[in-house]
Amino acid sequence: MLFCCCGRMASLVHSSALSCSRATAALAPLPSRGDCRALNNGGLRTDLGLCRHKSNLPLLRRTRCDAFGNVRAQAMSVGVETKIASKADVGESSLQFVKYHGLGNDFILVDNRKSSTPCISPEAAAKLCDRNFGVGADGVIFVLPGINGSDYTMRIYNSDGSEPEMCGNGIRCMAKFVAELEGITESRSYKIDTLAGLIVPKLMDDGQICVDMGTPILEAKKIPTTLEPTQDGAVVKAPLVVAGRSWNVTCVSMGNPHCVALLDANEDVYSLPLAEIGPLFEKNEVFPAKTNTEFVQVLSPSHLRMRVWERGAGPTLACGTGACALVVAAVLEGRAERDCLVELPGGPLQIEWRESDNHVYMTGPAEIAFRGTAYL
Ligand SMILES: N[C@@H](CCC[C@H](N)C(=O)O)C(=O)O
Repeated sequence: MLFCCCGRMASLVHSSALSCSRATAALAPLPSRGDCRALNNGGLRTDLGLCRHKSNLPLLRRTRCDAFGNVRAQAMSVGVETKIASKADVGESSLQFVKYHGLGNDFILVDNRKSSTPCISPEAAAKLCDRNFGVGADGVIFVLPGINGSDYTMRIYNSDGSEPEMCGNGIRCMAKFVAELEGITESRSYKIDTLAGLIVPKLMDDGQICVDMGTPILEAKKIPTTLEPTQDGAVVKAPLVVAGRSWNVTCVSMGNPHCVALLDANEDVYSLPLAEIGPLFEKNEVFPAKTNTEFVQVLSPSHLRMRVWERGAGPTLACGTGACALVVAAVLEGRAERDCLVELPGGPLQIEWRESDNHVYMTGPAEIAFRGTAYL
């Protein structure tokens, strides 16, 4: 897998067709091909892991094109100029993508509007998500044609290639991506079909996206969890022993499963050994479809702080469905109000579980990082 990137990652990489041709004369000679030979990555070829030289040189500062359209880039520290392979070098199929993130939860967005099947396999998606040998992301999102009266369909693969039903930060990114594809700049909403049903993100005038995330699912079997319900069929503050500690957990599905552990008020959520306990929750036998897990500190009834271990992706900087699930859980446990600021490692989300329609509303940002082409 080879790739080049250009666009708005201005501080790291900047390139465009125009600036590429203008820059040609100033370029130093290319190094011999052996200097940036492709690494073999399980069947896919990887050249310069997102502009990172295979010898672990720092990220490249600048990308320019030579007269033949090949992209070259300069390493930051030592001024070594390296060539990023072009499609012509490899003769393999290419994938155009745009990288977005929602509070650091990052995704490779693919325009898949010509087909109702994702254009790459889960295995290829996992390789693209690899942060050393690929583009690097928490998941790959495909924009497919709409079905059932929706504008578009969203499909997503986690970074391990598994397919979740929904992704909160991802759908905000998808809304921005779709607006860009359509050339829309004004505020509007989209009806997006997902494996979790219809979800409606709305682009706001201030650049944020407010998403109607639908109704939370509380019935144990539908989450799914085999934990015994404690409150009207819901699993609220149920004891669960993991890593030798007894936790009180509340289980909520936002289309995808979440296990929420609200901590005692004086316990610092950042003191938890997330990498150790996260996988033990994710693969616990009481969660037959595995689970995402949120650890939560209640700073006040309207201010919650969370860390997340995601199913199929591990620790991420933010999880939109997780933030929604934990507000529902905190309300059910009587520890929070229905409208809360949720502080995630990557930044804040505003979450409201509205009493009038039982829907959860999530408001937050989505930002473009860069555009690129991957050669598969
Ligand atoms: N980060 C996402 C959730 C992505 C899916 C999750 N890993 C799962 O397997 O359910 C979000 O923002 O909601």
